[in-house]
Amino acid sequence: MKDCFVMKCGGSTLAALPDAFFEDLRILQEQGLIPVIVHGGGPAISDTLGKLGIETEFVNGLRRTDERVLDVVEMVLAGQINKEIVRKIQCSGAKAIGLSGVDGHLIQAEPVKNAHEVGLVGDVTNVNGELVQGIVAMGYMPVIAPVGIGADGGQRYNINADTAAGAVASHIGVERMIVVTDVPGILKTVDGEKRVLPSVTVREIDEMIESGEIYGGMIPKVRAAVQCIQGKVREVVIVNGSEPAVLSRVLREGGIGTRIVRN
Ligand SMILES: Nc1ncnc2c1ncn2[C@@H]1O[C@H](COP(=O)(O)OP(=O)(O)O)[C@@H](O)[C@H]1O
Ligand SMILES: CC(=O)N[C@@H](CCC(=O)OP(=O)(O)O)C(=O)O
Repeated sequence: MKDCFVMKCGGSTLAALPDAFFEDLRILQEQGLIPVIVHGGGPAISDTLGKLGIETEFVNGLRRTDERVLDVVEMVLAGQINKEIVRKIQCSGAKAIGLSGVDGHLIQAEPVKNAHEVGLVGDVTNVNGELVQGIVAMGYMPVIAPVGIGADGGQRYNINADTAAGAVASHIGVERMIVVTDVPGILKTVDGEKRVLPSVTVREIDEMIESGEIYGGMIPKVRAAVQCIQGKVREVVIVNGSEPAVLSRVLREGGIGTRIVRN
């Protein structure tokens, strides 16, 4: 998957992504740089759960998930959000196919270690790389919703989208993962001013989590990044999706967002 990269698109930024972002995806696809997209949608899930009167709660960044919540997670991620992204990509003139991790056993999962606290939340055990390769070979960019499927084929799992994207990147063997979110990178207070760190190492990340400078939704992003750079993935870059031509700039120029590198 030499000419592919994984892009994770967070729910925090999806609605705000300008048309130019999807235009950029089309240009990259035409140039043979194929994005494999894994998306989130946490805010939309919370919104729909709220409308249905179902209470929701997060334990260390993971949504406590029972069958009723899982129905809503699958409906919102694999239905609403996934198809919205596919439509926007197609409107830009590019070709995309939307799937969830359930389709073709794309994301195989098992219960997380703390399932007694969070319920039907999954960790990725395997990714059907052949399916991703097949879709890319047909000229489409895969758009993947992070719902996983158990080994028995019957149980679904809710998977944090950062975790799912990191696992897809590791398993299909891309060199780069780009995490698109609502901040311009990892911010650190220097001389009383918040600045974007151009790059961070695994050690600096551990220190920033320890000190509380990295918190909340940034934690699963950096954890997923740290995990995938232990393998074939060379770097993970965290960027803001509203910046012009952000993907092309990461891939061609660098010098934007925060790069997470091995050391
Ligand atoms: N050091 C940090 N630098 C930047 N953002 C941070 C940091 N620590 C925590 N955050 C928070 O992480 C958020 C991004 O995570 P999240 O809201 O889960 O986004 P997404 O929906 O894109 O996954 C930022 O909006 C910010 O509030
Ligand atoms: C287990 C778990 O917490 N799953 C997430 C899946 C969506 C997600 O991760 O979306 P963002 O990237 O927008 O946060 C959830 O239910 O919200």
